[in-house]
Amino acid sequence: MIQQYMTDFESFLRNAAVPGRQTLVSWTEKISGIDPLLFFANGSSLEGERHFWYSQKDDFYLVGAGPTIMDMRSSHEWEHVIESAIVHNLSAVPGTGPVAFCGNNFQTEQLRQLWKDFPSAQYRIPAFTLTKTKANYYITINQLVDSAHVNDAVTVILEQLETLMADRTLTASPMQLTNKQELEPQVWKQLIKEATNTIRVTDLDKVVLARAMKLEFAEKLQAAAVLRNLMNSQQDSFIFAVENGSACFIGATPERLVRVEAGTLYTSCVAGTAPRGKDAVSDAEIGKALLEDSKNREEHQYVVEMITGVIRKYTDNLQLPAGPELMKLRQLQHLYTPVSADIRNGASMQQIVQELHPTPALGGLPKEKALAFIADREPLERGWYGAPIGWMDSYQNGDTAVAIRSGLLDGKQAVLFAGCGVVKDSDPELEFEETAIKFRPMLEALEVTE
Ligand SMILES: C=C(O[C@H]1C=CC=C(C(=O)O)[C@@H]1O)C(=O)O
Repeated sequence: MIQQYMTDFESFLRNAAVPGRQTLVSWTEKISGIDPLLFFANGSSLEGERHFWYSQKDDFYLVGAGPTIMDMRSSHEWEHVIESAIVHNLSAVPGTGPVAFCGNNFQTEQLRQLWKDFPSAQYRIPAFTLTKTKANYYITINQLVDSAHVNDAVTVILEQLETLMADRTLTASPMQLTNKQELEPQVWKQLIKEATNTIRVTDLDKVVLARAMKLEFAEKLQAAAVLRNLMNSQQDSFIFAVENGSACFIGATPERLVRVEAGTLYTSCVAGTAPRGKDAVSDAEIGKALLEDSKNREEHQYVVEMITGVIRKYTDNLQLPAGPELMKLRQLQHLYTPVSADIRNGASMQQIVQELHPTPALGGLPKEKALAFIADREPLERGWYGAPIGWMDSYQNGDTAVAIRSGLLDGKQAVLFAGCGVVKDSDPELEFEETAIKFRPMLEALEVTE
């Protein structure tokens, strides 16, 4: 299906290439369908790292594969690259044309063992992206070429595309857990107690504390199989994967941080948690109790105030509901307040993301005090867990979620992360239980049954 466009692509490349200088060229074409997960899985045969983003509610997929064309460390670099890029994209649909997949560290960490392959900020343009929006599919080819190498480039690109678009049945062998390692529960509960004590006697109001779980499996883990399981079980979440080196950070998060499309911003305040009920009646009762619970409402309100405080700087028409509603996920329900606004010209998604992160749903309040408490006391390397992850295109559209309900896969090992907001009345036993439930989406995706 791709071959038919190659003559056009070659002449575009020939016109765009500048002698002696490597310019980013980007070419997008509408194509007939390919399963985005298959495209991702096929990407494992190519050089380069893969990216996956899926939002079921928007019926939107974005998959990146193939050699890395640009690996940038700041959004300024991206803006600079985009200014001089030569782009052929008749569709201009959000998520097509050159797209940077973005991710970063939760906060600056000294120790980086687990996360050694993940830079503290990344804006990456891969050679190929597949965009699926509703029933439409687009392929984007990104290249850095100079005019001396156009012929070679076209031959290689064609081969790579054939690999990515190859039709086959995806198979995966069952995942088999061989070992599970967690921090001693008492140690973590003690930490929660320490946090509530600190909140009572200092001006710290809220801190989000996480714990990690390390799992070993009999065979090397396949990111595509984990993604498939997440897509089947976590329909209301944003499903993401990013590879760096031999590791893949993967998850299904319910928490959108910022989406911008055609100048409108959407964000969500998600904080305050309860389990799902065993049947419809108990589920509704638990939901009602969550909506009325003062500890959870306090936890939630901190997030609403902080997020709306930031967004108001960028808009004159913030849309904020009177109170939270329930967000029902497979294993959990959350207090949820959706927020939207038309943003004034000139503000970029990245600028707003950087100002919002970390919201009190992942850091705490006051921000600096909470971050210091986390850095000092939390027994894990957060790395990219809890930080913004997403993508942006060159038309000022983009989407970013908070990377929770996630894990870092590397070979036969997976390290999972789960945290919870702690306020003055938090009960260590209940918070421990809450994090145990927050591990479940990833445990289920890794086919861990106990
Ligand atoms: C930190 C996590 O969840 C946050 C997001 C939603 C609800 C939360 C809560 O109720 O504690 C947390 O703030 C996590 O899942 O690892």
